[in-house]
Amino acid sequence: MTDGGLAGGFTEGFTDDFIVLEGVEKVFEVRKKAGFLKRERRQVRAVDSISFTVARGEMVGYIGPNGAGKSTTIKMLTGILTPSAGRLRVAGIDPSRERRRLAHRIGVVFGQRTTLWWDLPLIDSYRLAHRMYRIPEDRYRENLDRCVELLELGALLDVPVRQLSLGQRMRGDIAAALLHDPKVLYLDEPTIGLDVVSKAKVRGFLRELNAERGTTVLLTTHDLQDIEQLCSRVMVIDHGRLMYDGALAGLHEAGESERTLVVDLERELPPVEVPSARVVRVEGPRQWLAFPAGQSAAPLVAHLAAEYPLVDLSVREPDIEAVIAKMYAEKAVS
Ligand SMILES: Nc1ncnc2c1ncn2[C@@H]1O[C@H](COP(=O)(O)OP(=O)(O)OP(=O)(O)O)[C@@H](O)[C@H]1O
Repeated sequence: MTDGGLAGGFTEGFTDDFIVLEGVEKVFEVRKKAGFLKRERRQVRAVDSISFTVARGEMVGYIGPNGAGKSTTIKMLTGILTPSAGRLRVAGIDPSRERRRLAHRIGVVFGQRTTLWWDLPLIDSYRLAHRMYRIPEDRYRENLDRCVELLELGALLDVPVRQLSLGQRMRGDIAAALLHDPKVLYLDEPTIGLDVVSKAKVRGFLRELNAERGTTVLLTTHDLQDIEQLCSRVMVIDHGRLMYDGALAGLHEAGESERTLVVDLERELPPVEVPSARVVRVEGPRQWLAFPAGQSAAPLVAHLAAEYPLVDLSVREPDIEAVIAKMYAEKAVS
């Protein structure tokens, strides 16, 4: 893929570290009522000294509980908010200083809000984007045709946005964010409220976009299946701090998660006794044993086979949702 197309001078200041944050902070001053007339000033440290880099073409999940600082980070990356401290660059550009120039390189989709014109047919929002971003005619046509095909928008182009279902509207929003060929796409909850089929369509499209065009994607979501299906790397933020940055698989270790061995016995028995595993559930002849995710199941199986009338068994991987919930909980008490 080339960097050609719309953005002239794109290579200026460009490195393979496409998104760079160094010690970035965002502190909000809030005033709180403290009596009849008195107001107290308070500082909220929404983002607290965060550093990371994202290489061109990476697809990274950015997750955390409510109020963790995800949206604030995204707003700084788009230039809507200026960091209180630290250094931030996207495609070599300082977002808050050169917001307009950056706008040609980035696409943003907020699942909870639409950028489409509510009362106008979908196609009109695209025509406006065409003019606003001064997209060359052939690029616009090509990008629109591609989005219409892959996101199945053909029958919806003449429908006013307010009449679209949530899933249709979301696909419409994603197309709108991509018509100007952005090099980076920020997605904030792109599958929120969508049914299973719509989710699959959106995820399939994003996978293809990333693979074919090398678009760098930063994805914020509460749906961990989005992460599991799209991102090989995940960053976890809590209380404005980066708690984890690495492979999705590594989260299991970071969260000290457990795997489950499900055993079927010949008959109903009291909970089995096996070293370094504990029975967490019993249902008739079936028992569930939890053991550390980093440990091999082989010795447990050998012990069970030797000591108990074993019929069948299977190992279940930890549920990522549970792992992350545990991470948050541990952080909260520490
Ligand atoms: N404009 C603002 N003024 C004051 N405080 C703010 C402002 N914007 C965000 N905050 C505070 O900063 C913290 C981080 O908020 P942020 O919206 O970034 O979290 P989030 O991770 O996106 O949460 P959610 O998952 O709920 O969207 C919260 O405590 C929030 O109340």
